[in-house]
Amino acid sequence: MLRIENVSFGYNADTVLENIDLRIQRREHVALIGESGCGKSTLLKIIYGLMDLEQGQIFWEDEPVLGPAYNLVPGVPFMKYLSQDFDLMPFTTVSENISQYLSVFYPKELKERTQELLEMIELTDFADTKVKNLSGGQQQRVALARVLAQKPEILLLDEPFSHIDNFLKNGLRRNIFKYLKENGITCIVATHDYQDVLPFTDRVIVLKDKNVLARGNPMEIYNNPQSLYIASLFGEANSISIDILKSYANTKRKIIVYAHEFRVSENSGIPVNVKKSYPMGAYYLAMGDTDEGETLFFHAPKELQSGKKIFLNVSLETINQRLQHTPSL
Ligand SMILES: Nc1ncnc2c1ncn2[C@@H]1O[C@H](COP(=O)(O)OP(=O)(O)OP(=O)(O)O)[C@@H](O)[C@H]1O
Repeated sequence: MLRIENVSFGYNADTVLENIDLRIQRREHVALIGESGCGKSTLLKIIYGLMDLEQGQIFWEDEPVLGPAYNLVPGVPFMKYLSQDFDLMPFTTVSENISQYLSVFYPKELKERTQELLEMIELTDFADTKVKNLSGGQQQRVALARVLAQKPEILLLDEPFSHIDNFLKNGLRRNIFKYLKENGITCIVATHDYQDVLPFTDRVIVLKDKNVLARGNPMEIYNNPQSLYIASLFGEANSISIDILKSYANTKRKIIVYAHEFRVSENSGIPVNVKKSYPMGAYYLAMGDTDEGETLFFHAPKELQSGKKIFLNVSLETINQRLQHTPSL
């Protein structure tokens, strides 16, 4: 188990993280999410032992993870950290970068493992290319293979797919997270992309204002967001008063409604004056104002002209679920 106990940290005088307590089980995959600048990368660096803590301790099983004041070479051998700058050797080949830490005393194994990882990142054809001649996304894939080659017990990933196009991203994500599970590697991934979170992680930790705002099963957090901040990390969302949703409801209590949970109707529901709609491929993301002046974001199956009057509906099932499982906003 990884134990993060009462950790506080700041750069200079500014506290970035305060009294953070986390337990992460061996083999667990955890996503760290939160707005830009909330401290996700800092927390990963702390866990890896790159920072000296003002307060608190980190343990992997019973072994303390100590900062640079205690370690000549920062970092600990059983963990690997893939930062946003990839830390590659630019003047050597893709294969050499991947196999750098593999034992040359087992050449057959070295070759097989390098080949397996090249296939996983779909760069077999680039095995002998120098890394400096690769694109940003290709370099990120090499960096991923390089940390995996070292078979860490814990892997810390900071935005690991940020430079990779959608064409490759989905397959790569499936390959990597499957590999991590099969090899029993504990993983903490800091990400802005909820598609890294929902299909692949066992637990999500939401950071805000120096603290852990929420933690739990990703789909439960998604289905029952405790605030607009949390919902917005998963997509376009609205905080809306129930008496606007259902005119017979005698309550000003607000609930979260994701944009995709609205149904557009031509004749009944909440009247909305369309302001704009953006093509998103399978749907249009539209925004419009209610008679009360609230701006709502919603999905529409077709383009809606600005100024058009439409009506929005939310199922009773969604309303009841939010009423039961989320706090009054
Ligand atoms: N080396 C540094 N020196 C001073 N302040 C820093 C340093 N690195 C980060 N910070 C500050 O610490 C805060 C947290 O930064 P961090 O990079 O951990 O956030 P993040 O959640 O990973 O952001 P993003 O999602 O944009 O990558 C930010 O306010 C940032 O400006």
